[in-house]
Amino acid sequence: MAFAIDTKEPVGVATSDPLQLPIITKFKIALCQLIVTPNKKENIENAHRLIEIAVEQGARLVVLPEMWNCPYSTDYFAKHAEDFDDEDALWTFSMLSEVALLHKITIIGGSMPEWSNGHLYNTCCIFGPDGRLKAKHRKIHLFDIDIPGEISFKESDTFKAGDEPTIVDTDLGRIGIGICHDIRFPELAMLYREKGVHLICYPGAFNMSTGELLWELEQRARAVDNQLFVATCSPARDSCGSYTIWGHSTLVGPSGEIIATSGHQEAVVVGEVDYSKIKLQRKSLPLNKQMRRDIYKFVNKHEQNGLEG
Ligand SMILES: NC(=O)CCC(=O)C(=O)O
Repeated sequence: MAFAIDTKEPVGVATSDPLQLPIITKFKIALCQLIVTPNKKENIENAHRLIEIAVEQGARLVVLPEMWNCPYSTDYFAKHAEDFDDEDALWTFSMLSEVALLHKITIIGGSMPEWSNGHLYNTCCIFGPDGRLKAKHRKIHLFDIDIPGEISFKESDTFKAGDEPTIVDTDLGRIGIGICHDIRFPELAMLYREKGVHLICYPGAFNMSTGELLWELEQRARAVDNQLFVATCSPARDSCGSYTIWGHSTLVGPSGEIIATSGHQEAVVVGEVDYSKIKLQRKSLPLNKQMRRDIYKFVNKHEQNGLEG
């Protein structure tokens, strides 16, 4: 099967007032909180199984975790990576494409290690209901942390950072993508809101040191500040690796409310996205109009380059 990227630029880009809604404004989203093992084939089969469960539960949009075809560990990233130009080695990629087409669903494919031109990226692939790759997001903010006696992890030893925000127009709305640590940078979410995004999906793999205090806080903050939906999807907690995953995949609505969430075990979390809630929230509390752009101006690379619509 040949794969093609839908190169269509995110349209228009309107500021989000007045909010433009897609034709489908209400649908079920599933967050597949997968158990991950060192066995890539097993991980792919397991992800396939949970996507099927999500479909049975009526989900039209399915989100997978950060790094689900291999453990979140620098020992595995290169071994489990796929080069999207090498059609014979696209196990992960092909399964996502085929299952999206089979069930006519949109899949935010979590993330996987991607080889490209001698570099390794932490990459999220987004597939449309026609099975085609609509976009890919390479993690922009790599996760380097050193808390002595608690956690030390350096993604930048292995990965190269991506340089682009990713906005995908789908029949289920305009979706912005971030991967895990990307959630800590409110500027990315603000940029997405400015570009009319309805839902930000963050596949993630927070850890035990930062997860309890910050994982939910970051999600709710991005949602409430920008008055849009935020969906996160984590792997299930493992107990054997050196990096222990926090879990708790969650769907948050535009007033910061938690719509659906999970604990730390394997689960398919299903929740309803209803974009009329964004309209309502922005009407009751018009932050975009109240914003004092005369006092502070949000400048981003796209504006600087004159690309702003
Ligand atoms: N995989 C990651 O990016 C983890 C981010 C994280 O745990 C944080 O505290 O930030």
